[in-house]
Amino acid sequence: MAFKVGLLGLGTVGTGTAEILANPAQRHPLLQELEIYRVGVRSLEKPRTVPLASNVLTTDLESIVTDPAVDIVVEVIGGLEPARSLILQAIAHGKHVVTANKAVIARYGDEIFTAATNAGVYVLIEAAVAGGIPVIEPLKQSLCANRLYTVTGIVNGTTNYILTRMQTEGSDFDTVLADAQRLGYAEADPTADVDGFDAADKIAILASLAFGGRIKLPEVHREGIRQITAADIAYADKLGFVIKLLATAQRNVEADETINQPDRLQVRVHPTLLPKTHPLASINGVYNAVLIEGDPIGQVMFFGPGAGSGPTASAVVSDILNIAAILKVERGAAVQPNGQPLLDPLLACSHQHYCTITPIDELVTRFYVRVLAQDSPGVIGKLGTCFGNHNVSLESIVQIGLRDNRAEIVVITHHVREGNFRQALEEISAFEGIATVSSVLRVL
Ligand SMILES: NC(=O)C1=CN([C@@H]2O[C@H](COP(=O)(O)OP(=O)(O)OC[C@H]3O[C@@H](n4cnc5c(N)ncnc54)[C@H](OP(=O)(O)O)[C@@H]3O)[C@@H](O)[C@H]2O)C=CC1
Ligand SMILES: N[C@@H](CC=O)C(=O)O
Ligand code: NA
Repeated sequence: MAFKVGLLGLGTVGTGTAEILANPAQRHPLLQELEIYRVGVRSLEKPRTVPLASNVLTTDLESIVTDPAVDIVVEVIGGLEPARSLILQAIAHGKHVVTANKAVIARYGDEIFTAATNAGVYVLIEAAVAGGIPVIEPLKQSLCANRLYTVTGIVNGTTNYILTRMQTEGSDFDTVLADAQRLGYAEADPTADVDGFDAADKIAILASLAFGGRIKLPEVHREGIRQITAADIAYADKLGFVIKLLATAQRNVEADETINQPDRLQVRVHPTLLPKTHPLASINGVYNAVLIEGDPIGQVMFFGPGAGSGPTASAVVSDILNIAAILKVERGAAVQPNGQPLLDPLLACSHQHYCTITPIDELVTRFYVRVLAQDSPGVIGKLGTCFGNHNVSLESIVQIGLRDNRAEIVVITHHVREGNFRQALEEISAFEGIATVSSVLRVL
């Protein structure tokens, strides 16, 4: 039983998505039941890096969202229109939808989710916030037992890249922005990123999920990073802070005191001085992270790539699989061959085979070894030779001092096979001049 995917867009994210769908080996087995049925693009002439049958590509995107054969529509064309209309049309035709489009969801989420609820279809949006980092699903599922207080994120990679370079190089905003544009990290028109619009869209979506209500985007306070100078960053650094563009959604504390009152929230995006010890302070470059605080979980942080073809496609495809899993249960008349109910393949743990685990001897790693030896000429040479005989290459070998009248020697190996290392160590332990092998630790 194949589930037919209608992909709208074959750019950065669409191509990453098609690549995963076309290469299901060693991923979740349910992927083998997905078929790229149609792909909608603007130009049929553009060269494509994913091999697709000639009848799959079309410029008629409406024909995809209205095609009765399509089960799941994936919208990765971006922009507001025609993306919004195509999503609504897909819903009206009973399709489930996956989208990476935070701009559309932050502005038209109310209209889209109301239509989806009425039509009994899902609209999943994991890729729309923090790209490949799972944050939407944890908010909806894994953390749903918690009363959440705060969601704080570095959710825009472009501005984090610019601020990180300003911090490490002492350069000013304009210089780093121009360089980021030259390197392709920032768009030619950087407004959405540097003025905080993209982060505002994302925090509006996160706030809505964390606090269970819709958010009016114009009510999100928004400041960007254009006004940040090298001097601000240097002063902040001296005082023990880094400057980050933070997106924050916070439950108002007074409202918490009377738990039955409707929540009052603060939802805002602005540059913020963060103590260097704060968990978000070390998130640098294009990376994103989202810190969620709640009761009883305390703090939990999600970190990773917030954009890029593969990472964003990872989120898109996981949403597609979530929908396919539900469809599989529904369509399988909900019974297994043994007559028992068919379970959601992503929630159930139905593997039947045992995996082959390799013995620790086959591990390839670095080692740290500390030995106590007679302080006599040639000991270090003997150690080195023995390791060499077993194909254990050394990164360093030093005598660090004397302990109990013995020479204390520390060895760090290169990456070596554990079995070889252990054989060498066994021989070394038996050497006449070796008193003790005091410690052996693996080095990452
Ligand atoms: N890039 C990233 O890292 C991330 C992107 N996103 C979101 O994912 C979405 C897609 O982004 P991205 O892949 O970068 O965008 P791209 O510009 O790389 O790709 C857009 C694709 O959509 C097609 N397209 C655009 N407009 C139309 C139209 N009117 N009719 C038909 N086809 C159209 C283009 O066709 P053609 O190829 O013929 O030009 C292209 O294949 C956006 O909403 C973005 O915000 C989210 C997280 C990260
Ligand atoms: N422009 C965004 C990428 C997509 O969400 C960013 O810089 O983080
Ligand atoms: Na995500």
